[in-house]
Amino acid sequence: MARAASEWGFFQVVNHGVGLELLEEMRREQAKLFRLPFGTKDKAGLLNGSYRWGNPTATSLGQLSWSESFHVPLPSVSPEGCDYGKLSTLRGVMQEVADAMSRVADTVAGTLAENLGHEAGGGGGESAFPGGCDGTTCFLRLNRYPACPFAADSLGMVPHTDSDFLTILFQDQVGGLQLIKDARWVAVKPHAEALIVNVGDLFQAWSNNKYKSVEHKVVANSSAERFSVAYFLCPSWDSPVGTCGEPSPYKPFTFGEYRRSVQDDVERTGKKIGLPNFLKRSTVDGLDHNIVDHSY
Ligand SMILES: O=C(O)CCC(=O)C(=O)O
Ligand SMILES: [Fe+2]
Repeated sequence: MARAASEWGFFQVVNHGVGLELLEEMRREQAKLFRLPFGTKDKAGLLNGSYRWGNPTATSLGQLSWSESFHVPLPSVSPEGCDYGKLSTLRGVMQEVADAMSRVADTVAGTLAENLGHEAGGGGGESAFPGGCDGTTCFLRLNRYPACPFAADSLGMVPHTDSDFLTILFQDQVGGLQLIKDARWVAVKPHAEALIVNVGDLFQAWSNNKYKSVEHKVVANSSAERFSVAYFLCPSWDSPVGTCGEPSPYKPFTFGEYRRSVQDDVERTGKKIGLPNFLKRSTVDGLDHNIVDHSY
C-alpha cells in the first residue's frame, strides 16, 4: 500500500469489510435519489442543501463537469440532521456506508502512517493520526454522471486533487475514472469487489510528499449513466495538519486555512493551487498549478 501511495497515489483494496450487497443497495438508492425532479433535488431541505451540479466553481466552459452530486457532511446523515423527503430507506443505507467506509479509511490511514514510523493507535491523544478527524468532520459524496451526448468534448468531472487526507471510493462497472501517472492519463478499470483508495492533499503534506495526492478526472460516456460514492476523510476546521517529522517542506497550517486558500485561489484565478501555497520555499518543483477545485 505504501508503495502504491507513493508511486501512484491510488490503489484498490478487496476484503475491505464493506458488504457488496450494501454497496449495490447504495447504488440503487442513488438512482432513486437522482431520478427526483431537479427542483426537488435543489430544494434547500433535501439532504441539507448539499446538491451540486456541473461544478459550482467553474469560471469557463472548459471547467464544466457533466455530473451531479450530493456532498453531505456526516452529521447530516442522521434522522434529525436532514430532510430525506420521501426517500425513507436512503438515510439508513448512507449511514451504513459511511460507517463501513470510515473503518476502511482509518485502517488504511493508520497503516500508511505506521509505514512512515508513526506509532499506531494514538488513543485519540495528540499523536493520533490523522489528528482532528472523527464521525462529525468527514463527508459522504454521492455522484451521478448522466450519459452525455457530446462525450468526446466533455468530462464527467474535471481534473482535480482531493483536499482531504484520504478518499475511499466505490465506482460501478461503467468506468471513466482516470488518474495521472508519468504525465499520462491512466484508466482505473472497474472491479466489482474493490474499493479505490486515493491519497489527498493533507496526507501528502503530512507525509512530507512521500505519499502523492494525484490529479484525477472522470471522462464522460455517450451511452451509459454512471454512479459512484466517495468518503472523504477530513479533520475539523481548526485542526493543524502537521507532519510525520521535521524537516517538513510545508509551513504549519490548519485544515480551515487550507480550504480558505483553495477557495481564494478559485475565486481569484479560477484555479486551485493548493499545497504549493504552503511550501516553506516558494519553489514549485513539478507540481501542476492548473487544477480546478470542483468540489467545494
Ligand atoms: O466518480 C469518481 O470516480 C471520482 C469522484 C471524485 O474524484 C470525487 O468525488 O472527488
Ligand atoms: Fe476526487
